[in-house]
Amino acid sequence: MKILDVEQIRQLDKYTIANEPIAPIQLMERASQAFVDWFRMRFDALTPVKIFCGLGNNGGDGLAIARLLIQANYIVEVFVVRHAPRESDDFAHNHRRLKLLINPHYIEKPGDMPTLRQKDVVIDAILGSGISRPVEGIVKVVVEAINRAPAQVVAVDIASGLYANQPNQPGEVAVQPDYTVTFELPKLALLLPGNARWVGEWHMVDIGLHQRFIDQAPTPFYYTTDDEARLLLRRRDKFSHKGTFGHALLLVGSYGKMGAAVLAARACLRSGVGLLTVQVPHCGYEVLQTAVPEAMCRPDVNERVLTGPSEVDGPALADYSALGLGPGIGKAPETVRFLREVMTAFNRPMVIDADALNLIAEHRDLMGLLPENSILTPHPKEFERLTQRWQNDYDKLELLRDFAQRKQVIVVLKGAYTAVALPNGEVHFNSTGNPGMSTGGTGDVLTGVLTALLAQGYDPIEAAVLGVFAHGQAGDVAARERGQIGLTASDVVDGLRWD
Ligand SMILES: NC(=O)C1=CN([C@@H]2O[C@H](COP(=O)(O)OP(=O)(O)OC[C@H]3O[C@@H](n4cnc5c(N)ncnc54)[C@H](O)[C@@H]3O)[C@@H](O)[C@H]2O)[C@H](O)CC1
Ligand SMILES: [K+]
Repeated sequence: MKILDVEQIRQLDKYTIANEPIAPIQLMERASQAFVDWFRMRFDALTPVKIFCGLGNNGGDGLAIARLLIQANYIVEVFVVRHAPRESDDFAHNHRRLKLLINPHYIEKPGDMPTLRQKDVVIDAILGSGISRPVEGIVKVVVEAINRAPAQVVAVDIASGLYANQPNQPGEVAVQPDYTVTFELPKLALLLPGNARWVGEWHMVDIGLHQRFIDQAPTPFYYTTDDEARLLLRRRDKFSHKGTFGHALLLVGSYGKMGAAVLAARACLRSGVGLLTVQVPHCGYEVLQTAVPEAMCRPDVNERVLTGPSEVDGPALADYSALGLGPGIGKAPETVRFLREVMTAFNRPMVIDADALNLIAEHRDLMGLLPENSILTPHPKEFERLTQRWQNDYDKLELLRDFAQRKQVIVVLKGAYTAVALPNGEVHFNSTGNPGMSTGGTGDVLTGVLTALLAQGYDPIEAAVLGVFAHGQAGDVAARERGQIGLTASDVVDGLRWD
């Protein structure tokens, strides 16, 4: 699903009005009805509702929502924040209609702000995607009062004061909602970690904007939906055999970090690889053979770290279908040498994680050996080591896009809404996963998943988008069974489902 910027959303609005065709006021009605449908599922008619409206179209939505909720027997009070001399046409229209039902209150000075109680639910329709400057004056007073209040808050489209696709400056104020109900498409701001308190839990509601415009609109930003991920998944042929699904090699683990090897290996097997060989330092041999009997093991001649040679024969490096390296390998000089050998010998896309990323950051010559379309899976700190410190989330996104394009690799920047940056400049934000996954070992699981998909012959871009989605979904399955707090990386492995 595409993520469009504010200007594109404005154009999309116009296009829908001209080509559906539909009157602007009807489009506002449809958006408001969609909001109300969501609201009624969440809050019953006994909930005292206080709606704060600005004078633009977001405020117009608020007025229409008020009317629709009153018609559904909710007890609604409306507060119009008079922040500008002019009101939009559709605001004015809905204002007239609402006044036939109730008398709105008007807020012009701080003393006009009502007291909000815990049982109230505030609907924030002061400013939407149309903001063009920081919140000040009476709007700021109202926003700050809403944020101080014990009431629950639901933002219409986007929290008032939050920019949809550009950074807010430090010190700027915006509503801190419990929920954001956004229209039609996700906005970039909703997906960025620094905005969490201005977003809350967000939901998307369909308001029937014109698909033809969306299909044609250029954007580098996408949000991976369930349906899109499902389309990437390949079905298994009845006559397939283990050779069909590739032979993966994982280079993982070191003394004290053999768990990373086990987790990556188990995840790889649970993600459909045909055959798996795991090369671990010698001390990991029994661990691996015991914990993961399905995998073949190549113990390194070195007791504690990976160095390359093994007493156990296996295919030449270049003959494996896919390689995954990094989890738990440490940063020993012998391992750096081995990494250099591996990256020289194997010139197809590989999965690179954890210490392998740190080693690349420390030994810049390794960067030049990255095979095109390799998948790098840094968390933010690892990404910073590969690049530089950033000012804000938007700055970070540009660094991410630039890195993926310059190095012609796929970068999976892990976090909430993991961002998958592609060599063509696109960024695909993931929609699955939960905070329970912020625990040791879940990254190792992802390496196993991605390596398995590459081994099965998935295109690296599809492997990255699908693998990240499936990994998050596995975390969601695990969280449903165990809750988020007690969730472990092993639970994520067990949560993997591919149907
Ligand atoms: N396509 C859709 O998703 C639809 C969205 N709708 C709703 O319309 C708003 C956007 O409305 P718009 O009139 O463009 O802007 P706002 O209501 O957000 O802002 C109004 C107005 O306020 C002025 N302004 C800008 N910044 C500030 C500020 N910091 N303080 C005070 N005033 C400010 C400026 O003149 C703005 O134009 C969208 O979010 C949806 O809620 C439609 O209802 C249906 C289709
Ligand atoms: K709003």
